[in-house]
Amino acid sequence: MPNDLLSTPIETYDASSIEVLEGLEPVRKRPGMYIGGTDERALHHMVAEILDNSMDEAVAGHATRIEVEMLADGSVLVRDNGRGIPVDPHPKFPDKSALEVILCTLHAGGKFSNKAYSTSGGLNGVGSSVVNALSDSMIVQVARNKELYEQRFSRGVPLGPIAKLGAAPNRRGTTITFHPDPEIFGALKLKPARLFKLTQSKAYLFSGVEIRWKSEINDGETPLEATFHFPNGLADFLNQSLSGTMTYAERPFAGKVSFEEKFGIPGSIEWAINWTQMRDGFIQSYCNTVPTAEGGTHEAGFWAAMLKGVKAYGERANNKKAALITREDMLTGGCALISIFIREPSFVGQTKDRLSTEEAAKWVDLAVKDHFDNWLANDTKSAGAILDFLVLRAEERLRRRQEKETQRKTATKKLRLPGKLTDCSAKNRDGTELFIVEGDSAGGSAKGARNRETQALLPLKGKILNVLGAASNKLHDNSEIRDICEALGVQMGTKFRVDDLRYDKIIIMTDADVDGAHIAALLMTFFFTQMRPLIDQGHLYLACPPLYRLTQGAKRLYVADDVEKEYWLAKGLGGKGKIDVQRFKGLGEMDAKDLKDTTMHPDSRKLIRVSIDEDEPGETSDLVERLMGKKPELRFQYIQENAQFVEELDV
Ligand SMILES: Nc1ncnc2c1ncn2[C@@H]1O[C@H](COP(=O)(O)OP(=O)(O)OP(=O)(O)O)[C@@H](O)[C@H]1O
Repeated sequence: MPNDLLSTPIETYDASSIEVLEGLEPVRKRPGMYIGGTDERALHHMVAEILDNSMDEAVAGHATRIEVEMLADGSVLVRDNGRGIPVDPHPKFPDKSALEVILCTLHAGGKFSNKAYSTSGGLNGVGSSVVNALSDSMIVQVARNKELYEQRFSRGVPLGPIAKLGAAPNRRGTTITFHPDPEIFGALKLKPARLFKLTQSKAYLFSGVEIRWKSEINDGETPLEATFHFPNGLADFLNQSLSGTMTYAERPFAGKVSFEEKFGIPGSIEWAINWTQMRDGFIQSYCNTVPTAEGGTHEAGFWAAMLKGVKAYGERANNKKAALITREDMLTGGCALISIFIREPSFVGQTKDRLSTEEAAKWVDLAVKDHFDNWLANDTKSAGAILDFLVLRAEERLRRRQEKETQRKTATKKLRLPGKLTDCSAKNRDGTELFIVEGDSAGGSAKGARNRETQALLPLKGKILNVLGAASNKLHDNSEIRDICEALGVQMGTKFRVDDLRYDKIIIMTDADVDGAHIAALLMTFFFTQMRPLIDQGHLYLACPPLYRLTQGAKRLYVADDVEKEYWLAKGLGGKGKIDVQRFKGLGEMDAKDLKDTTMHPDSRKLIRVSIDEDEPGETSDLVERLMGKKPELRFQYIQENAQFVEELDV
């Protein structure tokens, strides 16, 4: 299409070239914009969207029971005993029921104003219509006003009007059964284990609901039936997550504060935290029962309260070293769950991964702080143990930093560094970055583009060894791999220590083409198999170089892919004259300024952090196989889809 457009004479580029996508068509054309991709995560997110609506009914006090069933044909059924989606004719579209409007129109919903829901996970009026658009079959039944109604849809289009099925004097609520469309999701199938976990976590998040789980598919590990109801909410959840782990506090620091009572506004915060030395810390946060995987303001408020509490306690206990504790120390070994309910939350993106409501930080901080102070004062045994543990962490961190500084100052000369490494000058690891660059020519532009103080470069020649299946002596003999290890200051396998790393971020920067994707995949597999903690602790990133530069008169724009290019070609850049399109065949073709502006400078670049989906430990080996399989296209597609293994950062 973009090439067609370029070769089309200007006179045929008229109004007829401008497409307006109607109804739910845009969702089917670009599902990624609405559910973050067409991968496994997106597929399961479909169920979350529907379940969240039932949860919203429960949290609003209208439903007490939800049923989730995985059916043999790969469909999912979600039933609640809430008010039922309204079925009367919609005032704006009198020939359609409200139900049809909700399911077939983007931005139709009852959660924009606060009339029908106080705090809800839903807010955009998009979720159920998107699921409808991406399902080849969706059946919605509503029991309301003692009648049972039904309407069926396929790919977002009603198969007929809403029909009355008969009397339902003792029932109320909504039942949605949908089957994800293979045209969108290919051969991917919903997994009972993942849905089981999702369903269970919802019950932990709202103690006022009972959730029943059923599966007609036996995967050999997931229960076929279960009932979830957790009166102690998050404390139960945390105890379950940490069962068998030695913790510093006998019972977690857990609680719940109603914002209504404390500040006179709707909402609440619930939390549970404990500390352990036996595993890395984690924080899992939720807003209106929707998981916020990238955290946000509620997490910031929580850690602020924790930090102030511990420091104040340390001061009272005359422990001067408590002043050294930072948020980083709180995070190592601190295992926390927090769940906030607020009205009209704002998120970054439809998948709601990061909460951005600013006031949430203050509300959570104020709500948790007093409770934490009291808890520390009342349970002095746990408080003392936690304080000692955190002080130890702080001391360890400072010692490591000091060692690192002296190491960088004195030992860089002694360290054997690869000849082709262009090192940075910073004395200290914090904030430094190593770009592993494809090809020497790219290394040339990158030299001019980098910040000499913080950004180092290691150009790689061609492809590194495929480490899957390679014998370990082969690994040690491979010069590219040796260079990487020496530049990073680390060893492979069991001898790898994150603390030895000479840089904070390791950024893989390859061309935006299939070869580049292959090299990136080889490198990721290498790090995954030989230096796994480097990924787990968030040090590995992918750079995102643009594919095109568009110039129109004085206006210039870099775009990532064909779709974006097409969009801007049709829209224009706002400059004068024809739009000139330059496709970068490789990083080496970009001049230093372009590379700096688009890919390397922290203020204007986009980086993708490589991470492993904790929910899917079983799939990681599949993933490595997939990355390293026979077809490079697959890897390329995988890296492009990246959402399932990696997440976006500093856009
Ligand atoms: N199970 C249900 N019970 C009652 N009403 C429902 C149910 N599911 C959906 N609705 C109604 O349909 C509306 C649209 O739902 P939809 O999932 O499309 O968007 P949303 O939940 O408002 O927002 P978001 O796009 O953020 O999910 C909701 O606002 C609610 O009024």
